[in-house]
Amino acid sequence: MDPAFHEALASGIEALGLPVDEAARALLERYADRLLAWNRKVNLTAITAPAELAEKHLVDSLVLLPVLSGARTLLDVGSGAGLPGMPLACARRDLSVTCCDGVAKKIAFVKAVSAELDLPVRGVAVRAEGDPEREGLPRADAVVSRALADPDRWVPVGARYLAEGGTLLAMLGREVDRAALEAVGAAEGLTLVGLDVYELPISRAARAVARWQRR
Ligand SMILES: C[S@@+](CC[C@H](N)C(=O)[O-])C[C@H]1O[C@@H](n2cnc3c(N)ncnc32)[C@H](O)[C@@H]1O
Repeated sequence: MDPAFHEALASGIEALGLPVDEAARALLERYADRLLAWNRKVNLTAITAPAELAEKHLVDSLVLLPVLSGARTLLDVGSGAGLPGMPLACARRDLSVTCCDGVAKKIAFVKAVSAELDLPVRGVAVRAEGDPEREGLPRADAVVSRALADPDRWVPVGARYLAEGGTLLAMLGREVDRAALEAVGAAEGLTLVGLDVYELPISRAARAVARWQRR
């Protein structure tokens, strides 16, 4: 992999103080390598420059590590190429991750690379509409979407997959209004327990992570 990939990954991890060991970094590099290789045949990502991929896909996914410290199961809805679920599984091999997406070829990538890297990730090719039993999706300690839908559409769907005491997360690429996030949560019996607004360390791209829990 390009040295710029390693520099961007290392500086992003360091700048954000993320708990990512050497074994995880090796897995992240292999995941990125497979993502770029598959992307030549299957459209998985528009980001193909190694350093940008390290920051905008890997570091941006790993940002969730601190808030997932107590979780044992994660459901990633609309995961595409496994983002954020697969980078998180590289760093947390004790986390049981389910990635779901409505596009079968994206889940084919998730399944193949999880098997190749021996990651604790299951891929399910289904559209999540909020009926866990019909869709064969688990309820999870943490349910996340990244770049899937506006919170007013995501929260009612994602809330149905929460295990008792679980946390619903939305990874958003733009500024968000706290009052609106509180209101969409309240309509589903959820309380907004966190809104982390930050910049990615190299590009300075704005990001936000909203977290809700059941009242
Ligand atoms: C913009 S992409 C984001 C992919 C990935 N989360 C990321 O951050 O790169 C949105 C993905 O959500 C999937 N998707 C949209 N609606 C969905 C639904 N209801 N259930 C499952 N997947 C869905 C699409 O197929 C697409 O792969």
